[in-house]
Amino acid sequence: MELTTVTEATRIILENSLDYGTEYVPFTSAYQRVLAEPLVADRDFPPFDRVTMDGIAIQWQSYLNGQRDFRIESTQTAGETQHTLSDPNACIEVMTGAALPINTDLVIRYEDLDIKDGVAHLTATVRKGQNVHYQGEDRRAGAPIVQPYTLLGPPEIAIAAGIGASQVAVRRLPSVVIITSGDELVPVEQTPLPHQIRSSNVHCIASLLKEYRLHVDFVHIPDELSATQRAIEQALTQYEVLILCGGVSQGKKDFIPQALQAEGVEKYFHKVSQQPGKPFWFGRKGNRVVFALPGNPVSSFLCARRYFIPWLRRSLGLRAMDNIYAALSDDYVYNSPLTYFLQVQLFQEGATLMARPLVGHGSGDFANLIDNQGFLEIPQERNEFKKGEILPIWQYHYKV
Ligand SMILES: Nc1nc2c(c(=O)[nH]1)N[C@H]1C(S)=C(S)[C@@H](COP(=O)(O)OP(=O)(O)OC[C@H]3O[C@@H](n4cnc5c(N)ncnc54)[C@H](O)[C@@H]3O)O[C@H]1N2
Ligand code: MOO
Ligand SMILES: [Mg+2]
Repeated sequence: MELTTVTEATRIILENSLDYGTEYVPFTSAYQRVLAEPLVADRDFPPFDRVTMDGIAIQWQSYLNGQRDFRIESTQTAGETQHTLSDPNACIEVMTGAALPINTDLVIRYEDLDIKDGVAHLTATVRKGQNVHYQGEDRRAGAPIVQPYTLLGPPEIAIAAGIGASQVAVRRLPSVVIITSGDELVPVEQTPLPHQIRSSNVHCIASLLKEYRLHVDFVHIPDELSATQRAIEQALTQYEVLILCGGVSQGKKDFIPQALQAEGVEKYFHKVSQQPGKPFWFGRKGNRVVFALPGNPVSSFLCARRYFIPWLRRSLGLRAMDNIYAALSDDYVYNSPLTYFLQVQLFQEGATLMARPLVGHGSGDFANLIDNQGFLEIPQERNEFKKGEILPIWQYHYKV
């Protein structure tokens, strides 16, 4: 059977991204969601001329006139209504965060003053307008500060808070179910018999999706065709996206492709010229999108990272490709006409991100993922790669 290339599979999947609309959420729940409407400054940023140092506020003109001793008229702290300087040669004590008093235009730090008997004596030179954060100099009222299709991180959440956007318009996330299949699988809470294993893949994938705040439901089906069909039929009515895991290869009980097609899901491709993840199946029924991932843990994780995340990002209006690039730390040979997703350790050499191959025991070895931070995409067109060659990385926990 003709294999679909990684490039072609990527194109087909991204073409089938879907718009799930907009919803409002409290800004405290908006972290890592994608903004749908701009966050607009409700007032100037900052909203008043803000004192930036503890000290005194004076008039620049009095300094130009040679005034060096300033009688203290009053003290203005942050949160107080604005004071007014009545004697142009005097001063008002001011605290960081206070509004600059009327009739003053600069602030002198306590460190540059000697204060005695209610008079502040200047001990340093000053600059016009110093130590004031002027109203509107960051952003003007009405300015869109955060644009739509931004992934909301800590600074964006601060802006939402700063403008009083208690509810934020974000891109709605699709409803997703992860369906596992396999008679050898038992739930995490259960002690497996010698021939059984705990279902782990799906929790790996579910955790990956949490980065986008995507919540998933879990369903497990036995390796039986009619039960598989019934589960798929029901999932198609209940969920917008189906992620299946396992049962897509050549085994006697690999019923997933057959069951999907029997339930009217159109196959867009089955089998990609890549390793791991070769038996990956992708299709669609109306507005339901189906990712049927190979069951081996490394394969399902790689396919989720390499195909599902870009699809999700594109559906949410983000740039689909979020991969980074790294340079091979050693020569590498891969003698197969497939694209290889090589597990690599990432490290920094000077300013360059380096990828060191670390080969485990194949796509069933999910313990090996612990020592790696990503998959280096080795293109299928060539077999020999030189040290220093720069290639795409599908990173999963590159943290320093
Ligand atoms: N004759 C051939 N056999 C296989 C081929 C092939 O081309 N010809 N492809 C191999 C490749 S590559 C992969 S990958 C696997 C894919 O298999 P399936 O998608 O059919 O998955 P299963 O058979 O159901 O399971 C494979 C393996 O993964 C384990 N698994 C499944 N689900 C989970 C889970 N939720 N948590 C943990 N582990 C899971 C399962 O126990 C199996 O060990 O097929 C090769 N065979
Ligand atoms: O290619 Mo399968 O996806 O590893 O073992
Ligand atoms: Mg199988």
